[in-house]
Amino acid sequence: MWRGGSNTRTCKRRFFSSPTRSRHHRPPYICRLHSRGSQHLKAMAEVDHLAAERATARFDVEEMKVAWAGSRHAVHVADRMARLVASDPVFRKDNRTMLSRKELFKDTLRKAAHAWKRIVELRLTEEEADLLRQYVDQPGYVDLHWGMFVPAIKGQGTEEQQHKWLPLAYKFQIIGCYAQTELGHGSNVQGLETTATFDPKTDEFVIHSPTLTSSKWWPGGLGKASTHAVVYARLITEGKDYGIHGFIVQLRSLEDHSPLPGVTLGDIGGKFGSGAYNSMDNGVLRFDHVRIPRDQMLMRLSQVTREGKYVHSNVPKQLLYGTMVYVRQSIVADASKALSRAVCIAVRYSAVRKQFGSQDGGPETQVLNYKTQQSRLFPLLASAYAFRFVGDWLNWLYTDVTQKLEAKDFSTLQEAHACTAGLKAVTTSVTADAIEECRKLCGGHGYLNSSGLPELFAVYVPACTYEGDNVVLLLQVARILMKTVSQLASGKQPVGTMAYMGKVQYLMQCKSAVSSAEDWLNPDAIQEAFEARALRMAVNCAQNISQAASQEEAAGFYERSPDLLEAAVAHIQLIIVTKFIEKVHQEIPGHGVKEQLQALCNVYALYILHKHLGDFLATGCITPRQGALANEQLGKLYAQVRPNAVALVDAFNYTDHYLGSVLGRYDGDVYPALYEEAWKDPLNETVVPEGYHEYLRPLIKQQQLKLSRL
Ligand SMILES: CCCCCCCCCC/C=C\CCC/C=C/C(=O)SCCNC(=O)CCNC(=O)[C@H](O)C(C)(C)COP(=O)(O)OP(=O)(O)OC[C@H]1O[C@@H](n2cnc3c(N)ncnc32)[C@H](O)[C@@H]1OP(=O)(O)O
Ligand SMILES: Cc1cc2nc3c(=O)[nH]c(=O)nc-3n(C[C@H](O)[C@H](O)[C@H](O)COP(=O)(O)OP(=O)(O)OC[C@H]3O[C@@H](n4cnc5c(N)ncnc54)[C@H](O)[C@@H]3O)c2cc1C
Repeated sequence: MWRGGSNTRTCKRRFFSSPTRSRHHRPPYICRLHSRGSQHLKAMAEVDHLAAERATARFDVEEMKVAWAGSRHAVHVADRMARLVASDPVFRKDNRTMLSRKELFKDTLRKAAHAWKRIVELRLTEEEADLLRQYVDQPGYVDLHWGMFVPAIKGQGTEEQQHKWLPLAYKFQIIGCYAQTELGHGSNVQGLETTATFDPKTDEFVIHSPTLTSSKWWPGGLGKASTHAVVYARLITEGKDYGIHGFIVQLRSLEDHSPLPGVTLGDIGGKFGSGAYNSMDNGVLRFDHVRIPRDQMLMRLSQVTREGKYVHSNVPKQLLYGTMVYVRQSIVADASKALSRAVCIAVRYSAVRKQFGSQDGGPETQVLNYKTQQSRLFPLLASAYAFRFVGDWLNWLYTDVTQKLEAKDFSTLQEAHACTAGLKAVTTSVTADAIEECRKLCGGHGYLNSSGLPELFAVYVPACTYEGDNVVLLLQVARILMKTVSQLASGKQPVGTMAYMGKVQYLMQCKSAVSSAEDWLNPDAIQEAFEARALRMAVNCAQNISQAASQEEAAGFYERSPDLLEAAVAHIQLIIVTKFIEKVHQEIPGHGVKEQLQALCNVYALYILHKHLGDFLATGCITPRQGALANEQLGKLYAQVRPNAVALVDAFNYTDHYLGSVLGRYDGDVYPALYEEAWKDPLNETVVPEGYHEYLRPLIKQQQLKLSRL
């Protein structure tokens, strides 16, 4: 009966109805846990398996938390919001990878509604509300509502339009998304096909999807949740196509959520990974001559008059792309969050995990002590800090540019575009690769969903594509670099992050003075090598493009685009290194904090130098011997980081809930957690699996029969 009976009865039921038998079948560790109950679990949680690691730290972790978060206030608010989320059962997420798509989506709606309820009940500030949503940690329509719909109206709507639409959005009386990408075009915004044709008879725009490829495709929140969208379409008036403009379009009824006449929409289907970005309803949308009032064209940058006349304000057309610039800068800030989560998991687990080295019966070696583990992991730890600081700087730049734009000063628009596009591309590519590397650094257990790493990778990796494919964005940076190089001859001094190019005479011929490994600890030596490498790569590209005299410049650019990509990466890496060096030069309070950041800054810079040694050598910035010295110094720095590694990830101040990883637990009590987690899998709900009677039993019986006949 037990073995052959119903296989749908759950273990839980059996355990309660037949304790003796169930104990026999239940894995021994689980029995122990259950019999001792929560007291035992509590006692276990009090054991800190990483205490010895924490004791070796040579700096004040609490002060490092401040350096990481930006201020004492930021640490305090983040702490409060993280705990609020972690202690609320509605925000549970450990079962997420086991939910079906429908369950996951409903769970996302529930969490978003509950988060909003808490925000209102507790009267949270905007800062607190943003953090609360971050710690809920489940992509959903609210990201696009707050992250793109509202900013698009703020950036491109007139005062009047903002006055009308923003209060509705702020109170969730409408839910909005950002509908730009189409089935046929994403990267090439100018190639979008949706039309918005002005009809002067009715004072309306007619929004239409003329082809299959003009179907909006990908917008997050569009598939099932949004009532409205900012739709990007070609504006046609008086028979002329004026290119892409934004329009506020209602999609669904505010009464019963059904699509409005002429609107066809739905979800585009399952995406990479279990759980992960599948909580988001990325959607498809088609319009069949849908009419909207003229005043729903976002008219801050250009207008259409009652008579149908097109008027463009005296501002650069690229301001239309402002929402993308805003989101790109926030994506850079998010990169350090995703990367630091992965690194936190891998560092803690590497300190717990032991392999080999106990031939004489002594303790085995912590895998964190292997030099190979350190050389793979510590550069990622350093990158997390580097991205954090460059993200802060980019946020400052964005705010500065926005203020200048308000004052009709457009001089820094190009700088903002180059920095947001380039940093978005480099930080997301590195982070996506680093999450996967952290999975490998955790060995087999890293491949389990309960490690948190597969889901983190799956949810993060589209950041390399959305908000601008990384290659397309780096080519934008390269174009600006080529423009800057070509202007050098005319004596025009580059500014902002391109200012170093003004030192062209010096940087094209300088030789590094480094003669010992320690010399690489000098920030000036690092800065010079990175500047010379970036400039020489850019100048080489420019020369190669112009030498192809038979070709048009655009054709030369196209031909040389793989090299241009590398030149753009070199320029962006220089920015990251520079901003890290500048950060370390500042006053940083707390025992040992500055020293640790100094060490991480050097790890970051010398790791990049080592990894891209070919660039540095090929451009003659350093000699092979100097390259070897950099590598030697890197090894010494890893040894310096080693005793501080666990404390350096503790400084991220992540709760176990936010980390969502049995391997990254604060207490390091990894094995019982792994063991317990396994039994939560739906496959373990029954001892005998579903399908046994259909497929396994007949197979086994058939073979037994065959054998008995022999
Ligand atoms: C994982 C959990 C997530 C939760 C985290 C929450 C964080 C934030 C909330 C929401 C975020 C995440 C969810 C994802 C949402 C994703 C949304 C999207 O993907 S929206 C769609 C994005 N689409 C793109 O990015 C398209 C990319 N393409 C372009 O930007 C353009 O087509 C471009 C730039 C490639 C080419 O444009 P165009 O053809 O018009 O121009 P040119 O190349 O000829 O350039 C002309 C001229 O303009 C300058 N330029 C270009 N862009 C800009 C700009 N943005 N700003 C300023 N100037 C710009 C360019 O340099 C040229 O200058 P010139 O002097 O003439 O040479
Ligand atoms: C998870 C997710 C969420 C998204 N959310 C939204 C959203 O909310 N709203 C929205 O409007 N859109 C959204 N998008 C769409 C996203 O912005 C686009 O997918 C992105 O801009 C890339 O465009 P594409 O898909 O057209 O790629 P493509 O341009 O077709 O890229 C395909 C390949 O071609 C290469 N390529 C393209 N052009 C060039 C070039 N000029 N030179 C060299 N190589 C080139 C690319 O590098 C890439 O390798 C989302 C996408 C994803 C994956």
